[in-house]
Amino acid sequence: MQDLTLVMAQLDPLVGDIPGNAERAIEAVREARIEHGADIVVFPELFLSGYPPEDLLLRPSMETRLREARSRMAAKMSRDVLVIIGYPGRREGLGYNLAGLLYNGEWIGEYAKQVLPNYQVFDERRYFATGEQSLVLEHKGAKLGVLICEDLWDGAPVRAARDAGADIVVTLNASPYHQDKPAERLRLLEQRAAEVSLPLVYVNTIGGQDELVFDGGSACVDAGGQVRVVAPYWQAGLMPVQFVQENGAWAPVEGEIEPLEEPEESLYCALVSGVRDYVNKSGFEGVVLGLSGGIDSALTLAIAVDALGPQRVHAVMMPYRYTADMSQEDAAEQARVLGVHYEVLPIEPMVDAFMTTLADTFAGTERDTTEENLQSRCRGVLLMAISNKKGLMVLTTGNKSEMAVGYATLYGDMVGGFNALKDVYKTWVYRLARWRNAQEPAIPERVITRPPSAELAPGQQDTDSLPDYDTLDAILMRYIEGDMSAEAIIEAGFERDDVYQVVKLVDRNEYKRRQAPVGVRVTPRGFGRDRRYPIVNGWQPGD
Ligand SMILES: Nc1ncnc2c1ncn2[C@@H]1O[C@H](COP(=O)(O)OP(=O)(O)OC[C@H]2O[C@@H]([n+]3cccc(C(=O)O)c3)[C@H](O)[C@@H]2O)[C@@H](O)[C@H]1O
Ligand SMILES: Nc1ncnc2c1ncn2[C@@H]1O[C@H](COP(=O)(O)OP(=O)(O)OP(=O)(O)O)[C@@H](O)[C@H]1O
Ligand SMILES: NC(=O)CC[C@H](N)C(=O)O
Repeated sequence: MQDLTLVMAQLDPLVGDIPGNAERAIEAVREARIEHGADIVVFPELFLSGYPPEDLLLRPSMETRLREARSRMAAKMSRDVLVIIGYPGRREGLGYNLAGLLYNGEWIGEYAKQVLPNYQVFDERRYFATGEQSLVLEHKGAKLGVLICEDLWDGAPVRAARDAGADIVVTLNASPYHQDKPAERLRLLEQRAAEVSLPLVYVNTIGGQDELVFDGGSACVDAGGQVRVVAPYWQAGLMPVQFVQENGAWAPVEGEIEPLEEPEESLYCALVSGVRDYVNKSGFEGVVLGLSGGIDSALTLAIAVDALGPQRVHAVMMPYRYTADMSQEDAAEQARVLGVHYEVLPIEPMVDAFMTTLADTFAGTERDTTEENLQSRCRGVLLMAISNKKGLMVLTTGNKSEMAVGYATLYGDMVGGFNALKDVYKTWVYRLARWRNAQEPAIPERVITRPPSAELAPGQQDTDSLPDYDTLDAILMRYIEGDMSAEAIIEAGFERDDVYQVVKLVDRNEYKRRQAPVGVRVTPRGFGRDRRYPIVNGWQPGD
């Protein structure tokens, strides 16, 4: 009986760091050889450039850098291991998304991705031409059919690899996370493997890259569609898969199978991973945020601490005359429980100074949101000053429900570099806060149970001007993720006035979202590359 050890290198490349990624790959192959006795090591899609490299692909030296990195790999990689790794490349003036095969110091094969995704956040047709051919290569008696990510989702290239004689289908992936995606992916793998009656190896990227976050969960499914190995989610590492040849067919031996996470755990880990990688890969010492005693900043603080450790997180309470005692007590208590650096900076003198300067300009006008926004902007100025002086990045705290309806102040609570909750609906903010507290207390209970308020005016509550969050989120999910019309949402059972108020607010506030910090994308329709609406437009909502 013959056997074969394939190692799935579920690793986190740094986009653009081509020499560094090549070193990571060389080191991983060495480790896979020593620790697991690897015959084959498979890396994710576009590992050498990182995914997505975007317009770096247009830089003139991209090709040279990749060539140098691949030469170095050929010279340095363990010679008796077959390495399959993703990188971009040019052929006759066209760009391709490639998988290269390196063995015994030589590049012995190259496959070009046949199906290029161009929906949601994907924009691969901007850079790549489509490959036209399957690649099946024999190694130690096993014929490996090599595919890249969307090839698998499409299906046709999988069947073509089988028809070309593959015994095992190996796919290199950069498949970003959104809620429910891990389960969706496993179902797809089971279905595809069963369709072609071949075992399938799926190696995914891990870690955060701008708005994207990759969850890992690399896996192997047998020819009957049974899951045999699943690597951990949210953890970089090498995962071996043992294959044995029986009656002429190759079958994976059952190994470690990481169970699917609960929805809250999965989402929370995505946010932690997104914040950690954005801050660390950008080289910041830590983060600072305004801690209001409300639930959004409380959850953001817990995520920041879990991502970076309490020593790298600074929280600032900036009370004004409408800030309740309860808010100050809860903010101080949370900072104490989590062990973060905490300070109190009252904004009353700043707001008063602005109002004094503007007194003549505003003479005879009524109080309105102008005065509320000034409070928010004073806080933003303080946070940015702390950021500049201490090299800490400001985390903003607005959730998806607020970003959708423009319930945030430009150059006020919207100042900052990154937003953990940007794609998390308010109802999920509550679910996550409860889930996090159930693991280990992090957020004072009262922060979760009190009615949400911006505390920008006396006695103010969010529901004064918006439908309750259950209703608001239900309408938003239908409008944003579901692409439903206002009339269709009303037919689904919502109040006409609520629906039109919400839909109009969403449409009207595109200008704000375009100025908002980037944040972790965790739904199939985040407010980033996923949803591109014109700012100036005359569209009337309706059917
Ligand atoms: N189409 C467009 N393109 C470009 N710019 C446009 C624009 N329309 C308005 N603007 C500009 O934007 C300004 C209005 O925006 P902005 O100054 O932000 O102010 P605005 O949206 O009028 O007010 C902020 C809202 O957010 C709420 N808020 C604030 C802070 C925290 C929270 C919370 O609970 O989290 C809620 C607050 O209660 C209020 O409803 C206009 O004065 C104008 O300068
Ligand atoms: N008194 C405050 N001290 C420090 N930061 C504040 C204060 N008030 C508001 N902020 C900052 O501005 C953000 C928006 O706050 P606001 O209270 O207006 O809205 P919110 O969406 O209810 O947020 P939260 O649930 O965190 O209170 C907060 O998350 C916080 O970062
Ligand atoms: N990189 C890709 O081809 C990704 C596309 C694929 N449908 C996914 O999200 O997993």
